[in-house]
Amino acid sequence: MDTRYDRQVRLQGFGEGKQEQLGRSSALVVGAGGLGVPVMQYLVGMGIGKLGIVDQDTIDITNIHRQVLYTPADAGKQKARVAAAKLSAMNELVDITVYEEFLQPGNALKIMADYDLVIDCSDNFGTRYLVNDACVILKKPFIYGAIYQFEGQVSVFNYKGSATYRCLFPEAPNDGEMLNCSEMGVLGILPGMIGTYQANEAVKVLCDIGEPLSNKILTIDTLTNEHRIFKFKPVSGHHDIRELQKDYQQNVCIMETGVQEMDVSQLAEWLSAADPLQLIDVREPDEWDICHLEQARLIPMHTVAGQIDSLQKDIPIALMCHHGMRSRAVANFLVEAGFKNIYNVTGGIHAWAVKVDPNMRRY
Ligand SMILES: Nc1ncnc2c1ncn2[C@@H]1O[C@H](COP(=O)(O)OP(=O)(O)OP(=O)(O)O)[C@@H](O)[C@H]1O
Repeated sequence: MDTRYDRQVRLQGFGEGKQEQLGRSSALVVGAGGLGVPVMQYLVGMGIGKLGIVDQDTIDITNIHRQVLYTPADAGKQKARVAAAKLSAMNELVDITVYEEFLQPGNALKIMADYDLVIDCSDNFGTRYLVNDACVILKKPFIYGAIYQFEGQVSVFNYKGSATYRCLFPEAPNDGEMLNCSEMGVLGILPGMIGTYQANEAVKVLCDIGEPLSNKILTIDTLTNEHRIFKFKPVSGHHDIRELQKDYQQNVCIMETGVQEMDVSQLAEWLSAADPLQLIDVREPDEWDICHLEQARLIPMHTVAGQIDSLQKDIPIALMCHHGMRSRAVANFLVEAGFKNIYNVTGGIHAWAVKVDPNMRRY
């Protein structure tokens, strides 16, 4: 056996047998961001046999404080591809497959079918419900992790018939409750901790050691260092899923829905050419007061539905917010409402201040 695993193999309760078991196993990581980075690094370092990475996002300079696999030189590049290259350099024995797409109902079952378990490292509820339902259909364990402000949660769902994500959280919250790192902020260390716990649960399940967090959820408060475990039970009916929903309201840009990405230099060209464009800023008025583009019109995200009739269907619409997440959700909403030619301004007004107008105030 390769000596790189020596310190693991000499561990009583793990040994060569478990190392070989890990080498025969596989995991799919959904999201190569804050949680995904430590998950991928540890699984590859430890010698998992096969790793799949699903993500269509690109690296933003604001990701790097917590997504510590990436450097400023990687900004703008595809996360999954950059991650795979760096991870292969770390351990060339691992078979790594990259899916440069977002997991969505149309591709989930096909992609997930090839792996022993799925680790959700995404940042939105829709994707978690999709991963849950697909894991139930395919009878695969789902390693869950989530962060909120200074707190994180970890659990293992659907493992040997254990409770599913829907047994704990039957309903997705409303869109307005879906806040992510770009809106809430996050200290770099928290996803590192929670992702490391997820990797630990994955190894326990794959190697059949210890007690995975099934029918239990671990919560960690990083300010007080309190670790709590809550127990819960499977709820009847939640293992009976036979097919995926058509739409999981994923708070990501799904290209097939017709939302197109526009980066800030494309937006600058469009504006200087004075081609017709409705540029809508979906931030809040206090954010608008800090900085905005003269050509933009303010329609805060929660008021878009009420003002939809004021948008013209025959003129392209570009949506922007602070970093590009809220505007993606609005873009998806407008496409659902029948609008064509919808663009999301990638990286939002922050990217504009960094790349186009360095004199613009940032926050
Ligand atoms: N359905 C999905 N399929 C694959 N990857 C997903 C999906 N939904 C979200 N992701 C990815 O999960 C990752 C989550 O990372 P993280 O929570 O650190 O936030 P981020 O999107 O990188 O940054 P920020 O929220 O600051 O803009 C992102 O890379 C995102 O693209």
